[in-house]
Amino acid sequence: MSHLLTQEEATARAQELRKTLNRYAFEYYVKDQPSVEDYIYDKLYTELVQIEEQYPELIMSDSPTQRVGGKVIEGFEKAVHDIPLYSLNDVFSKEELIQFDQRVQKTVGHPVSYCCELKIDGLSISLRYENGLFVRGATRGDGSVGENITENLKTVNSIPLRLNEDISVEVRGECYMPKASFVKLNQEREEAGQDVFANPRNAAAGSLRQLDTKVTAQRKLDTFLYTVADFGPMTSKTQYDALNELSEIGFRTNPEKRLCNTVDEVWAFIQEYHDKRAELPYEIDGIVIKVNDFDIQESLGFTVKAPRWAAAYKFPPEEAQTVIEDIEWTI
Ligand SMILES: NC(=O)c1cc2c(=O)c3cc(F)ccc3oc2nc1N
Repeated sequence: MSHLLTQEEATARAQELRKTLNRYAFEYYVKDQPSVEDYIYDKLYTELVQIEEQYPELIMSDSPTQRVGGKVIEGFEKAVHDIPLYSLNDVFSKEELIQFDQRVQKTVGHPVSYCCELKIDGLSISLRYENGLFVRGATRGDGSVGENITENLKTVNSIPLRLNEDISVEVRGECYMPKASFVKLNQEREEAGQDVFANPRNAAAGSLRQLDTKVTAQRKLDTFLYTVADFGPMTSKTQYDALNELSEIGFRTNPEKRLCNTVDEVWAFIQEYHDKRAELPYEIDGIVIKVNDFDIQESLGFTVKAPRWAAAYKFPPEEAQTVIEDIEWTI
């Protein structure tokens, strides 16, 4: 038990603990490269809980103790998207992909490079930060108005409560449930006689729509961020660089991205990840192809519902992955 601290000592120690614990959590949940053993984290976390119990006024919004949830809210407030969230135009064949590339080249007047990304099968989310602090998280909704699910998103460990820089930005990405968490959750629900979720996407959606944030906190959700809506001081001029910049300021981004200079290279990426799909620890339903250069994206613009500078190549529905426990045959 830490000796009783004076208000001044407690203030300084709490700030130091928040900074250290948030760094450890960033390494563990965002970089997947923990630098300390769990028991070190737990010891410091317990010390912070004790200080916050002694001095509740020291509980800050970026304190890791705020991630455990426990708020039960009546319902979700509306969240207006100043910058709309669009949907993607789907393509289902190499021919349609080539037509997309031809339309782009015809409009732009020359060949363009594409940033290709895995299409994570989760829920679109929009995250707003002011002076580095996470202030609002929302679902896509109809693209203009979503639901404010900030309290639930605070329980998702890979969403930073405070960025590595005190900047104001708005970013978008996918919140998803890893395959392993999905299987475990359904086993628990089956044992409890509850309905099981049909797929990880439904499980993630159900988990984010919980009015009891403690339930969300137990669902082991994760994120990949992929779009900068309000750039603030971010400087990237291409999608590929923006993904790296998102990672630098503290977000989890998907490493399986590729800069492709021709539609044949795009097709190779699509085939590669169609074959790798089953071994990924999360579900994908296709590949997102984006004109890499932001100035060219701007010249292409949007239709009513979707950007002209992107396409989603959709994989055929995955053959039902029957998970057959490898049966030990005792001889
Ligand atoms: N599910 C995804 O993994 C994913 C989804 C989108 C979008 O929905 C999306 C929608 C836009 F209007 C523009 C870019 C986008 O980029 C995206 N990039 C991704 N990687």
